[in-house]
Amino acid sequence: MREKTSYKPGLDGVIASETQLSYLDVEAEEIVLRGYDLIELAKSRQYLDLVQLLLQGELPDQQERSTLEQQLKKEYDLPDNFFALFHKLPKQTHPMDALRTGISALAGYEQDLNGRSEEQIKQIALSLLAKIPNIVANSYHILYDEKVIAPRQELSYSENFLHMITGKKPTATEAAYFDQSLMVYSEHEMPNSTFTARVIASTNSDIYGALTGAVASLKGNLHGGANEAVMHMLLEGKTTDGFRHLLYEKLKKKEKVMGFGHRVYMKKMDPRALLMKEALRELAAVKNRNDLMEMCEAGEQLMKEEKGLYPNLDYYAAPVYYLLGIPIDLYTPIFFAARTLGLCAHVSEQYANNKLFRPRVLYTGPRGLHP
Ligand SMILES: CC(=O)SCCNC(=O)CCNC(=O)[C@H](O)C(C)(C)COP(=O)(O)OP(=O)(O)OC[C@H]1O[C@@H](n2cnc3c(N)ncnc32)[C@H](O)[C@@H]1OP(=O)(O)O
Ligand SMILES: O=C([O-])CC(=O)C(=O)O
Repeated sequence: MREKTSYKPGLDGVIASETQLSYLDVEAEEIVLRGYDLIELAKSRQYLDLVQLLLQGELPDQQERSTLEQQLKKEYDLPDNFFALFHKLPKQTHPMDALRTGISALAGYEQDLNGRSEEQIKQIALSLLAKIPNIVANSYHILYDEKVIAPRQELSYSENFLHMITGKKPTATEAAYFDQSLMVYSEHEMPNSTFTARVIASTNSDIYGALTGAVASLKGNLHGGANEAVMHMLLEGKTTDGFRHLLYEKLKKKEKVMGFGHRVYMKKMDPRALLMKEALRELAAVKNRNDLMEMCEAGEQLMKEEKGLYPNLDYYAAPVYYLLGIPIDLYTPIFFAARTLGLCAHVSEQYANNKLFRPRVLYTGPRGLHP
């Protein structure tokens, strides 16, 4: 009986870990990142500032940010002949699976695979933050028989990431919203992928393995995969009326509507979605796509009225990426690239204060059988 009362399906509401990295304070409507409000940071800072904050503990000044950027730029290149790996993959491979393969393969090149100190993990984290955008963009280009786009040293970190994806130098507005999207995707307490990474790290396995597992977790459409699903839904709907009709049909069939609901914020709007909604409003105006904004708002309204459900980050990040000219198959890999930051910080924290994850079960099978 005691076991029954302590069992929470999906570990709903269960505290899995102590952390100094982040906390979702639903009452205060604040995503706390090392004491700062993520939304305030995303409005006033840059992704690289969050890198320093999460890996080092403090926000950088301009000089420190520029030193960090130089460090990352030195690590952009992948090992020789690394892209051969992606040429060998079947063409229908999803970019998330290519990314998973790529991160796993990087372990073989690591000189310090057994390093578990904070400093060693920070160095690997910086290398991953430098290389993962290259893997994301170029594994996609290879799978689609397009030319590889080399990193450009003269562009900022996020301008370069977006350039490697689209092949075009982004405008200042495009680069700013892309950077903001990386910030809001960077860290979010204990989602399934972070839990996965910490569970793997807790066996004292290496960080590449922990992140490889996290890619698989993030791919699912109940988690990161929802951003791609949202865009497919918007395109299928075509118009505001078409989109409304599509959502009604899904609800009638008791299907889940991607981009809505959240384990933690279920009855409130995800604060990150609100920020991406504003980004969409501005990008839609610049790109003459107010129709897309209208469709999204109509969907938001309908889901609130019909189900009392609110958008999560993926709902508004998807159309933002669409207007930035990003191929839909890359939305979840980009989410992962941004989340590499939070994941590395969590893995480091796990190593620093490790306890093997090994929960128990509520056994509901038979007993007393004999062969
Ligand atoms: C950045 C991110 O990763 S955010 C998450 C992205 N994922 C999505 O957008 C997928 C769609 N959303 C969902 O599936 C869910 O809201 C989740 C997985 C995010 C959270 O799920 P849980 O906390 O496990 O809640 P659960 O799925 O049990 O939902 C509770 C109730 O709300 C309903 N519900 C929740 N989300 C949705 C949705 N998107 N569409 C329709 N109904 C929904 C469920 O059907 C369920 O109803 P019931 O009690 O009548 O059966
Ligand atoms: O917190 C979660 O469960 C999912 C999520 O929004 C994220 O990982 O950003």
